[in-house]
This record gives sequence, structure tokens and C-alpha cells, in this order.
Amino acid sequence: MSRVSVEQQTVCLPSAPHVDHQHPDRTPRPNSVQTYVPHAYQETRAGHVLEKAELTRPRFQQMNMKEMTVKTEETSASFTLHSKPTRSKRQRLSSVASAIRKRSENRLSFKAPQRPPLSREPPIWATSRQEICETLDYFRSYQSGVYSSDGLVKGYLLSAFGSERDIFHLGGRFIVSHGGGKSESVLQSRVGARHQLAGDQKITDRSVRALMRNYEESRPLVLLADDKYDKFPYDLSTPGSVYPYIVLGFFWIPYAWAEYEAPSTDNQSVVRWKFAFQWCEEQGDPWWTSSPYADEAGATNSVSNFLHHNEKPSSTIVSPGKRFRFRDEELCIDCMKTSPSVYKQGWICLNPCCGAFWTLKHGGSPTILDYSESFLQLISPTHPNISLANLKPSLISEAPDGIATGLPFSKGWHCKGCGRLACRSDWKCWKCPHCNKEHQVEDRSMAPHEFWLQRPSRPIMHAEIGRYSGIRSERPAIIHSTIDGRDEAIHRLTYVLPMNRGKIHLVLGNPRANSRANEAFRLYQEEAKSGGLELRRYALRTHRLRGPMLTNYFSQNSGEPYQYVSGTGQTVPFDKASKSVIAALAIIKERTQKALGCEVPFNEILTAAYMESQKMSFHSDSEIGLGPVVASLSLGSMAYMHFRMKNSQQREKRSSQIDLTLTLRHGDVVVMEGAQVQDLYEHTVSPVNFRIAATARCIGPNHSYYKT
Ligand SMILES: O=C(O)CCC(=O)C(=O)O
Ligand SMILES: [Fe+2]
Repeated sequence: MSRVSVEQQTVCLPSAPHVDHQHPDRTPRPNSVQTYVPHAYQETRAGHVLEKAELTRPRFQQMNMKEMTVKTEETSASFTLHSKPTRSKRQRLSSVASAIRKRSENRLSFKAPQRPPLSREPPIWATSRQEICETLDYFRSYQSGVYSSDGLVKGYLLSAFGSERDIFHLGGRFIVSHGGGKSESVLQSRVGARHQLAGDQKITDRSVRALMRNYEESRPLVLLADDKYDKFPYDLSTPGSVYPYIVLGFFWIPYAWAEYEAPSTDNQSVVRWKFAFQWCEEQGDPWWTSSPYADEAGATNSVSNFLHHNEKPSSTIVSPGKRFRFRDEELCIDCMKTSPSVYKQGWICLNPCCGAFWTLKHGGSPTILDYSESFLQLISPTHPNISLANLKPSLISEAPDGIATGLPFSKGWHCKGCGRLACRSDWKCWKCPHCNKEHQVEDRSMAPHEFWLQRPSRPIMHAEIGRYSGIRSERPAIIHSTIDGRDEAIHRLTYVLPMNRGKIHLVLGNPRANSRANEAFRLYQEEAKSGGLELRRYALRTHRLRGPMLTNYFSQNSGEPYQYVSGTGQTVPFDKASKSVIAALAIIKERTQKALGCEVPFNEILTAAYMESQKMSFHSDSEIGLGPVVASLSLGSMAYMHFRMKNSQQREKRSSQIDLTLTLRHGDVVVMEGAQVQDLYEHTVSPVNFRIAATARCIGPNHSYYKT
């Protein structure tokens, strides 16, 4: 072993990589400074590059083969050999020198290419991750770049932090990317952005495993790209032509292999799985390569045709033409597994479990690698009988049973006018935020008795008290009242928080006492449909995703302004409030008065409307200046309301235990009594199906709204 010092660092340079065949995991991997020049010299830590002129043979010889000074762009580095190198070492040194030089040249000559803007609107595009996930069945992953379902990848997002040799080749018909997470990334957290270093990808990792299944079974998947993916030939964020997310189309995976790769900031190489994606020719030409006027010119073989007109799945298969060839692979005699022939520099075993992984046939780890000519050619498709579905989500034109609050109706939509994907943000209709196109579906109102017949997944219990919650229930009370000349008897259940910190009352509705609740429910549906009550999903103020993130329910605020979701600008004062809100307020006031024995001067109502599968996440109604009583009326479907302690330390110990669950049914009113109910606890509501809730509060002069 020879010792070479580079600046202040000293590293050992093995003459050949030691491969532990018994324990491949222990085979030394190239460390950061050796990654691409693993058996000889290092680049300086900051990635300084060597100047071409400094690494010439005469200079090398002049140093008596014992010392060599090389200058980088910003500093100079001194390489000292402690013994005169042998001939073979000299050869290695010069090959390393040329490798460094080549890399240096690449870096010196690299300028982020100016890309032109797209000259046409993409057939499918979006501005936020939520728009994609709520609209497309083939990409529903909010965090990861790989979306899989049933062990197969449906959608794959090309984004920033590409890896070495990622390519967008043949106009995008042949793309290489690294799959499966653990790549270098920026994580958004409560405390800000954090740089996440890359780690080894394993074949057992969920995403890699799923991509491998697509590869093995030749299952096509959909590639998407965002504006941070710099291999796409068009700039997706040029002013006037901003498309943060685009759908490229169907691809299949002709090659999958593993490499060692040096992350730019880490000090250790990592195993990275690479996948080649080949355009599915059934789609015609990629839409970004076809002219913007191709549709009008009557082109029959463009993906825009496929995307626009192909309502039925296509089963046309392109027969292997002469530009296709067959897969080129070689068998490794160490692991008896085949690896594809990827590189110009020769075949390498690309199985990371093999002792010979990442070792050239004639020994040594690869330094600079390039793809071979043959690898870069399209290969003959191996998915003969798989038909591709239409990538454009279809528009719902009618509600089959007249009910338009089911899951498909809360999903986003694809605007046929401009290609934009958008969340459903208005209750009244779908609206395109780009071209303002609207789409509405005729439906009917639901009657409360339809929900009384609802069969819940678990037995209905009015309340479940957590074992260690310290909450106790009071003896149920029957409250009598006379409404519209009729006697009503209703039950009140009361739950007392530990140390008498507050009470939660559940005033039960029932079919005999629900006439006003029924009317409020009818009015709500009517006004929501006509737009008399503007129910909308508002953007959350804090979240960790890209683009706006809307609440998972629709809401409207009446009375005094309330900050919680909509901000204060959208509030309708009580004297202009819709009939439904006024009807709900009357019920809440009356029931609360009966429950507490005193009147509460509610001056604000937040109406929340939930379609199937929507919910309100954990929160507390604890804005500064809110009165100590909060009461809410439930209409429509049954729902579960869970309470838990806010203190996260306590919660962790008790593994996010729920302290109290109330089952809310049509006509029920929950009254939260005492400021500490909000200060110490938080609550969430999960409706079983379509539901409307009206929550009333007292907003005092100390409320943050009055202070601003
Ligand atoms: O949907 C519900 O019943 C509760 C709504 C709620 O918690 C709120 O508006 O703060
Ligand atoms: Fe709440």
C-alpha cells in the first residue's frame, strides 16, 4: 500500500480493492474522496477541480515520481508519494489524473443550460402536490416521489437531487433516474428546512422493491416531473409559462441495476438503485416533442391525441421495429446473477449483494463511467398484452343515485380547457383556478332518516372513556323543553375532566325532537347548492407541502370573524347570514341553555361540511379571546369525535391514547364547557359520511382579530 497525502489529509490507497466474498457487506466501499478515483488520488474535499495544464506528464516526471503538486481552481494540493511508484502504479496514476481532469473539465465547462419555456400547455399539469394526489389515481403520495399500490409502482415523480448519470435521452423516450428514496433531499420540518443526506438503498426498501416488480413484470408506470427536474428540456417555471408539476406519460422499465454513488455532501458512497424508463410507444410521440398545432393538423400519432381522445384503454401494441433491440446482459460468475451491460468502460456486476459488486472485470473499481452506445438505444418492449389506461381522469357528469357527496365528488378534477388539475375547493361546483371553467353535477338533498339507517362499523356507544383518562361520567339527565308548543324530552350526558377542569356535554337528538335540526339540514343543503351559503375549502396557513394545501372539509364563517381557517376576510355578519346558519344558531343556543342552565351569548358560527372520507384533524378551539363555551350541532351522517390530551410528552407515554370518544348523530349538540377543555385537550372529528356541523363560539374583544 502506498500512502498519499492530499493537503492535510492522509489516506491509504489499496493497490486493489479487498473484496470479502464471504461477507460482501464488509467489502470496503469507496469513501467520498475516492468515489470516482478509488485507488489513487482524491479530489479536495470541497470538490475543487484540477486544472488541465497542471497534470501533464513532464511535470509528473520532473517531480521524480515522488511528488506532484496539482492546482485546483481555488487552491493547490500537494500529492506526495512515499516511494517511487512502479510502472503499473504510474499507469494508474495517469488514468486517475485523466479521470480527474475529465471531471474537472466537465465541471468547468458546466453551466446550467438555459432552457426555453414550453410552447404549449401540458395535457396534464398542476401547481401543488395536493392537486396531483387528490386528482390522479396513479400518484397519491404526498411525501415520497414514488407512489405504489399493491406492491407495484403506479407513479414516479422526477424532481431535484438527481444522481450521477441521470439522463433524459432520445427526447425523453429513454430516461434514467434513481429510484426509491433515501436520496439527498431537503426536508421541511416545523423548525425549518433540513438537508437530508443520502443513505444506502436496499432492494428490500418498499419503493425499490415495487420498482423491481414493475421491471420484472414489465408493468408500465406513469412518470411525472416537477419544475426542479433539470433534465427536462423545457423550463417549467418561466414567468407566463409556469407548470410546477407535469405528467409525462406511460413508461416501462427495461433496465434496473445498482451503483455506488457519492452524494455531494456526505463522506461516504451509497448504494443507489437506478432505473431506465422507456416511453411506451403505444402513446405516439411524447407530447413535449410534438408541435403545438399537431392536434389541429390532424396528427394521429401524438400523445396529445392519446390523452385527449382515447377515452377507452388502448391495446395497440407497437411491433418491435428496427430501432429496437434486445436486452444486453452478462452473467456474474461470483453471484450467478445477470447484470445489464450499461457502461462503455466494460461490464460490471451490479448486484450489491455480490462480492464482485462495482468491480470491473479486470479488477478495480470504476472511475469515470459513461453509458455504452448500445445501452442508450431503445429496446424491444416486453409488455405485449398490457393495455394503457387513459391518463386523464374522467369528469363525473352525474350522481348515479342523485347523491353528490360521495368520495368521487370530493376528488380534484382535470380541466379539459387548459389541462390543469385542481382540488375541488368549492362545494357548489368544480372550478378551474387557471381558466375559470366550471363543472356542476345535478344532485338531490339527503333526508335525515337516510342516516338513521346507517350501519356503523362498530356498535354505537354514545361515549367511550379512555382507561387512564381520569374522565368520569355524570348520571344522564333528561331535559324537558317546549318547542313550537310541543313537549320535547332529550337526554344530556356529561363527562367531567380530571380535577374538574371542565365538562363535555352531549345533548342527544332523537327523531321526535329533531324537527328543527331536520329543517336546518334541508336549508344547509339547499343553500350550499345554490351558493347562498359559500362553503369552501380554505388554504391552511402552515403545512409542509409544496403549493397551497386546502383543508379536508368545506367551511363558512358567520357572525364575528374567526381566524382558525379561513382568516377573517370571508366572514358574513349575522345580519347577512344565510337562513341555515341562523336556524343552526337557534338550535345550538337553546340546547346549550338547557345543558348549562344559562344563556351563552354566541356571536360566531363556523359551518363545516364533510363529503365522504373528509374529516377535521386534531385541533383545539383555543384562539385568544374565545369564550369558555364552544357548542356544535351535528347534522347528517354519524361521526366520531375524539379528545386527547395536548401535552405531547404525556401522549407519547400513553401511545397517543384517546381520552374520550363521542358518537355524534343527527341532531346532537356537543357543549364544551370551560377554557381548559381547549387549553389541555384537542379534538378531531371523523364523519362516517356526508355531514354538516355548525360550531358556535363567543368571540370577545380580546380575540386576536380585534388586536390587529
Ligand atoms: O365537526 C364538528 O362537529 C366539530 C367541528 C369543530 O371542531 C370546529 O369547528 O372547531
Ligand atoms: Fe373544534
